[in-house]
Amino acid sequence: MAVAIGGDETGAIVGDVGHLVSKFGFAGEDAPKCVVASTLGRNGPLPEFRPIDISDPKSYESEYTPSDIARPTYSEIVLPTNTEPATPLRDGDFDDWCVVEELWARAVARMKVDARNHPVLAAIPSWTTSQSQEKYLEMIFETFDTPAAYLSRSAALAAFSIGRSSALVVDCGAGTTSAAPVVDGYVLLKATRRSSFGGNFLDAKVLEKLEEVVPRCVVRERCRGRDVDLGPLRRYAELEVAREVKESLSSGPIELPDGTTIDPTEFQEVPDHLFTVDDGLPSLLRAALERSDVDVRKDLLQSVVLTGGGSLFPGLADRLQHELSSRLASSFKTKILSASSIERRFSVWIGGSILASLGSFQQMWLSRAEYMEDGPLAAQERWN
Ligand SMILES: Nc1ncnc2c1ncn2[C@@H]1O[C@H](COP(=O)(O)OP(=O)(O)OP(=O)(O)O)[C@@H](O)[C@H]1O
Repeated sequence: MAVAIGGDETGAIVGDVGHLVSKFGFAGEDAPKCVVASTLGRNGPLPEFRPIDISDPKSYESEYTPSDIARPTYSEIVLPTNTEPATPLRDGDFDDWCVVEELWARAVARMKVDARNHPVLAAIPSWTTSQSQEKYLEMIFETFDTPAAYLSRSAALAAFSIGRSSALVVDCGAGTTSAAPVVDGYVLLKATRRSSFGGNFLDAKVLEKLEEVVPRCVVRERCRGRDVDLGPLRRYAELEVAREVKESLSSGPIELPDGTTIDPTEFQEVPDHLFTVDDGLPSLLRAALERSDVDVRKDLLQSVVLTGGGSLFPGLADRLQHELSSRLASSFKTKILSASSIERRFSVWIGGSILASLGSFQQMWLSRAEYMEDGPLAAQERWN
């Protein structure tokens, strides 16, 4: 049954809940309206993580005694509590539905919309289980009471974002790295490969390196002049610092409050870990290609879509190109299609925005009435 909803007029909401960053906005727009951290506090709000503005010495001088400044402190936890970080996904699939629901609720509130009037297109990890899909639909219809919904595999959306319906999508996210062949808009599930080595894994590697080059403490466990026990938040805070450093590497040297300078070249080998671990990018790519039909391999290699925030790590795209052309596909020409850095961070969302605003897509929505009548399994049969 075709459903006359969606498109630009009714403003479908598009959401992509990721391990680290969640993106929400209106279909037809170029970029998400609401980009939020996916990590929430389990027993209360997470402490405010307040990076020091290194360009303004006053922002830290007032809080630190000279001896404190002598101990390099890149960031400070302001209000420690007994809370724990909670994330919506773990190891590539949805894990904590309370967090997923809370992120959607906050997004809908921030976008100032009544979800009951807007169809929802949600991106799902390409390999997500049918139980997760069922749960997602249940949440969309039963908690948010939307008129229609559609779940779309993220690799297909990333390909659409760059105008392709067939591509080999290499996604370097926070929680996962994956290689997914997409042919005519469908993700080849049997050929899709992923590993849990993503941006979060690189944060841990940056932290190790940071502790070598800045041998004293990176995160100081202090609150309002007193030493405090950060408990489980300590690791979280350290990795946040490492992530900040990692995301600043492309902008040149980073200066710490005590004047210590971090040289980005010290970190240039960090992305190599994504290539050298077992289940690293070369083996994901090889397995994805081997499991794809011989007829489509050449086309896939000519449309390699590199996406995900992790792909912004300086040097990663070049290393991927080298790996593809010298080792994996020496007899075929390869072409990496990578968008601008902003688009790469949001490709899955952008693909969803494009798809949900196409006139030809409007008949694909699962209406609330259909969901109530046929249940979530019927939807999966239709979409998969
Ligand atoms: N400039 C940058 N340099 C290096 N890494 C970056 C940069 N900007 C963002 N990242 C990393 O990209 C990752 C987030 O990317 P993305 O938003 O695609 O992931 P996600 O959707 O949260 O995760 P997943 O796709 O695994 O669910 C984080 O690890 C983040 O640190």
